[in-house]
Amino acid sequence: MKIVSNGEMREIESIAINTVGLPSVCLMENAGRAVAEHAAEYLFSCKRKNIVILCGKGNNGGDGFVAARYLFNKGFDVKVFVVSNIGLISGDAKKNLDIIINMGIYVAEILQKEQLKFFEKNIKESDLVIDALYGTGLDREVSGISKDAIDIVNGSGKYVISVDIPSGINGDNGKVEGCAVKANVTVTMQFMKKGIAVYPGVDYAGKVIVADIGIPRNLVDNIQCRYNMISQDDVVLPKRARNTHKGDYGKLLVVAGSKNMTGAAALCAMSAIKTGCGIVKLAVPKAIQGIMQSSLREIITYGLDDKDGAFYLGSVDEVLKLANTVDAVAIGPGLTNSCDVREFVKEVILRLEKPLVLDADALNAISDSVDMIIGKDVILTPHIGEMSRLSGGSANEINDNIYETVEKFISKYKATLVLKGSRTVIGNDTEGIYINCTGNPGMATAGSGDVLTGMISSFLVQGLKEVKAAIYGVYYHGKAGDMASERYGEYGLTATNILEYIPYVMKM
Ligand SMILES: NC(=O)C1=CN([C@@H]2O[C@H](COP(=O)(O)OP(=O)(O)OC[C@H]3O[C@@H](n4cnc5c(N)ncnc54)[C@H](O)[C@@H]3O)[C@@H](O)[C@H]2O)[C@H](O)CC1
Ligand SMILES: [K+]
Repeated sequence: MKIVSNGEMREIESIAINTVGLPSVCLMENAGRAVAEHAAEYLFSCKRKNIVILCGKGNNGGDGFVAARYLFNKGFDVKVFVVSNIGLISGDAKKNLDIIINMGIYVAEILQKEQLKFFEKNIKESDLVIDALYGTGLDREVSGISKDAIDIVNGSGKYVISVDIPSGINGDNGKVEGCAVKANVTVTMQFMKKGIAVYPGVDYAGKVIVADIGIPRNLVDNIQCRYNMISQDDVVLPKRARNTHKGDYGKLLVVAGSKNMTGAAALCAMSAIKTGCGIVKLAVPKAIQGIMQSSLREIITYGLDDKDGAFYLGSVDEVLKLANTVDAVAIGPGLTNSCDVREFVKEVILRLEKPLVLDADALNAISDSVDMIIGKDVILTPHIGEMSRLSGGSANEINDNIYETVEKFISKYKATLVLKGSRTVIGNDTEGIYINCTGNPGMATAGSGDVLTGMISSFLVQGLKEVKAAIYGVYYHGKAGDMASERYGEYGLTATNILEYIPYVMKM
């Protein structure tokens, strides 16, 4: 699903109006009607009828005026409040404002603090609030009367439908500009917006409905977007030919584990095999090979020369030899972060010529010399903490600037980045940005990342290119977590449960 910025949306709208010849007022009509339909559906379901519509002076407010007309015609009790001198409203919004005034629909301005009391009284008596204050035109922090009005809406506990974008959320990056409406539902126009695809925008938007407002289909289909939301259509698994053998589905080498972290290695290797690759070889420190071999029936294990139960420079040659027998190498889960391990990881990366998936301690190992991945075929799968070490920014800075962080990293290092979070973002400089929506808070548990690394690596050796392997891995990992959470709940969910559900979600 395509995701657009404010600027891209304006550009598309302008082509539809100026090149195709669609009157802009028709787009506003469709937008307002879509909002009204969802509002009516909600109100019919709870048999209620009082609606307050909060409008701004731009076209977002115009969509609100159109919605007011449709809802009034359906028999609802509609009150419109405009945070502007209505004499300042122009264009399509003015046309629609004039119509609702002529129809006798209640319209009031909120220009002074004293008028907020009356607004608050009406909000209290309402059954639904429609937020049409600001959309893609938000261009500064929300303050003054607008902020007070938003605070009243948020404090009311009423059901809120936002038009296009919750007012106050920056449509380009999801940040709260001063304050923002907390919606139950956001009806967004024609395309998903960047600002409601990542946090905190996601939280403010609630459930997002993408409404068709009549932008011509060829325009919608042909528009090239750098940002996309991953959907089921993007992760279709090919049907396997009957006459095949394990050699057709790729060979993976997992380099993982240390004396106190055998589970990470096991989870990673097992998730790779359960995701469908033909052969998984697991290289672990010699000290733990016995236990790995006895518990992993489908995996070929190799015990490499170790130091205190972890890898060190002396393990490198054996890794490189094993790497010659596979299609790609996943390295990182459970290695520990000792000086020896860091030296080991760097040496492997320097000398290895195969596609690489770097996770966990392998990411920590290169955090002081990330440049070494330039020119290599690498997928990195950091969580926010690991990303902070890789990029030098604090976790808060990264969370507040997800898109910027990803764009900066991929442009500098030309690698495929999988920035894990409740909205995992996959980025590659030439192929764009993909945002995942599957998954749940129960997956924030130890070992979950090791499973993801196994899955991405498995898709990679089965022949998918880096970005695709990451998209498939992240999507199905989230799906497996969702299915596991239905069975076990979010509190008790473990990485082993995610692993257990991989075959089922891939079968579906
Ligand atoms: N894109 C489409 O195809 C369609 C979009 N529609 C709707 O129109 C809005 C965008 O409308 P626009 O007039 O460009 O902007 P806004 O209504 O969001 O607001 C602009 C208005 O508000 C002022 N302003 C901005 N930020 C602030 C602030 N923090 N405080 C005070 N005032 C602010 C700004 O100066 C302008 O005057 C889009 O979201 C859709 O809902 C069409 O209706 C259908 C086609
Ligand atoms: K809005």
